Amino acid sequence: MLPAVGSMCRTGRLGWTMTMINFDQLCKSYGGRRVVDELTLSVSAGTVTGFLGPNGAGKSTALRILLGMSAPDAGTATVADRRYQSLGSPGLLVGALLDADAFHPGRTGRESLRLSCLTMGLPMRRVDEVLDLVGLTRAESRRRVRSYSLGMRQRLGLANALLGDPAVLILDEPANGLDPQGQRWLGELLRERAGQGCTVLLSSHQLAEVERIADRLAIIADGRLVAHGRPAELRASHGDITDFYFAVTSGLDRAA
Ligand SMILES: Nc1ncnc2c1ncn2[C@@H]1O[C@H](COP(=O)(O)OP(=O)(O)OP(=O)(O)O)[C@@H](O)[C@H]1O
Repeated sequence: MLPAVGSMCRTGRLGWTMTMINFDQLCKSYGGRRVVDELTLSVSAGTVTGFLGPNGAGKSTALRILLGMSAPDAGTATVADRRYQSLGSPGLLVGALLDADAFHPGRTGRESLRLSCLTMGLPMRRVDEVLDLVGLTRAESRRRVRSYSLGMRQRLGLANALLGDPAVLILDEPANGLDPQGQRWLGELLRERAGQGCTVLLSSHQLAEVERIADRLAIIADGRLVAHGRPAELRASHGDITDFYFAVTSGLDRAA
């Protein structure tokens, strides 16, 4: 694991903590419509943050900007205090899974991972190590991606994100297509990574599972942060989190 770098910030009862991911007044519009609207959010090192919100709330757009795949209109999105494009070896610091369909369907899972190893200058032994981590067998890794189920493609995407043993994981709906056992397994994997110091930001629609594993929940609707806090604090202040989620997002969701 790479040493964590980032900025110190003051957090209520916790005192000082290290910020690894930071969105500051982030704005993005498409066709004159604000889809990310002054989003400000800090994610502390070694924590799991669930990024929740209805379809079209702006989660993927914010994550894409964070990963340098889209430019903001205003504001900043940084990892370890730097824009993704200016990180020295971004693939080694940040592992990302944005789209389970990003792999070439004609390649095998193993070939896809080997290609990523080559691109990042990693030893080929990492391929088998991450396959073991995500529960894909050697035989499955030799099948073409076009024959994979969605759950298998998600596991392959996660394997790819883990290749560089990154200090930060950014995952866009990684639980989609995973069965309940798979979702439980994913949660445990992410908790374990966070326990080792990894910072995890994951978007999801699996409210109960994310509530179970996340240190913090950030809820956005209509491009704006509408709630942020520890699950226990949100429950103490607002009661059942699913009911609270519906209350803060109802009427605000836009068509995706
Ligand atoms: N490249 C684009 N061009 C035009 N509109 C876009 C583009 N990307 C996203 N949008 C729009 O921005 C809004 C936010 O989309 P985004 O994918 O960020 O939402 P999301 O919260 O990730 O939703 P979901 O949960 O459905 O994945 C949507 O209305 C979407 O149609």
